[in-house]
Amino acid sequence: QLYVCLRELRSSTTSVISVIPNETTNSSTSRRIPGAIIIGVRKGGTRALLEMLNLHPDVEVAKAEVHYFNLDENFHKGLDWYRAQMPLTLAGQVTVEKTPGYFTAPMVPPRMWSVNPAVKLLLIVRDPAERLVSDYTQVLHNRIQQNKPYKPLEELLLRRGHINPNYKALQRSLYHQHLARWLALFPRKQIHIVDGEALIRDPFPELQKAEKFLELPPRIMPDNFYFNTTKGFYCLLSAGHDKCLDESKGRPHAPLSNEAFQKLCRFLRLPNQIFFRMTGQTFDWC
Ligand SMILES: Nc1ncnc2c1ncn2[C@@H]1O[C@H](COP(=O)(O)OS(=O)(=O)O)[C@@H](OP(=O)(O)O)[C@H]1O
Repeated sequence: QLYVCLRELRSSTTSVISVIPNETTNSSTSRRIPGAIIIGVRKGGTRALLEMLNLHPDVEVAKAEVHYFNLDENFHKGLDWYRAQMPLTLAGQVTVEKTPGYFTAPMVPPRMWSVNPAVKLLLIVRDPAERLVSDYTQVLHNRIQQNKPYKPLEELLLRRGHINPNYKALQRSLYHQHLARWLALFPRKQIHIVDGEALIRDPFPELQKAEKFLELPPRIMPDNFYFNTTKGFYCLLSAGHDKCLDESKGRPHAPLSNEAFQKLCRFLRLPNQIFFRMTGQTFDWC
């Protein structure tokens, strides 16, 4: 019952609570730095994973992306600012935040380590070729909305018929390069890798694995999920409320010729193999 009250209180009084200077509002609830962070990958399914973890009664999440460790202007506001972005929790609950930009930003692992070397890291990955197209589609959507000019994907991805290794969205798909920086500081067992495609196909088994990694009792159930045929994705059901992710998730992807996509797949073959070796996991990618 206390959990329910806390959730209701949180949604109705966020703005009031956030101006209270002391992070502790009463003897049992506080804002705490995260025990677990979803560090990426961008367009990997980070929002779905966060919302699904939030089904667990012992998990409270920061709804907005916090960007503490990857943006200097936030990092320099200090740890009290970071803590103030977190939800109220009871002792024993785990605070989780997600910022997909953390995974690829070189300054993040050492900063995170210095704040909490025991933090549990969740990395949700997806076929890096599909991820790149999704990444482009998101940028394209933003540029169109802001009336900014844009280039077709093929023009950014290919230079004189070859894959352009400098294309930012491609660099974000070279998972092994980014993971190497995390593994230089954090032990492998402190990073749980979620299969983004498996989460789309059937979320429950992925959530069971995540619960185990977070050392939480199993509370997320198969009937917390139902497949929404209109949306084409699983949506969430909890205490009679149902929730689907917004329309920015699952947009139709921008077009890319089959030839260019196959070039991309060939380019990514070796980076993917290195990633599989580093993680000890394999994925069914192109
Ligand atoms: N249940 C459910 N509902 C809707 N969407 C789902 C779900 N599970 C995973 N996904 C996939 O999440 C992709 C977006 O990933 P992120 O949330 O990490 O994007 S972002 O980086 O925060 O912008 C998004 O990618 P795109 O399909 O390319 O838009 C979805 O495929």
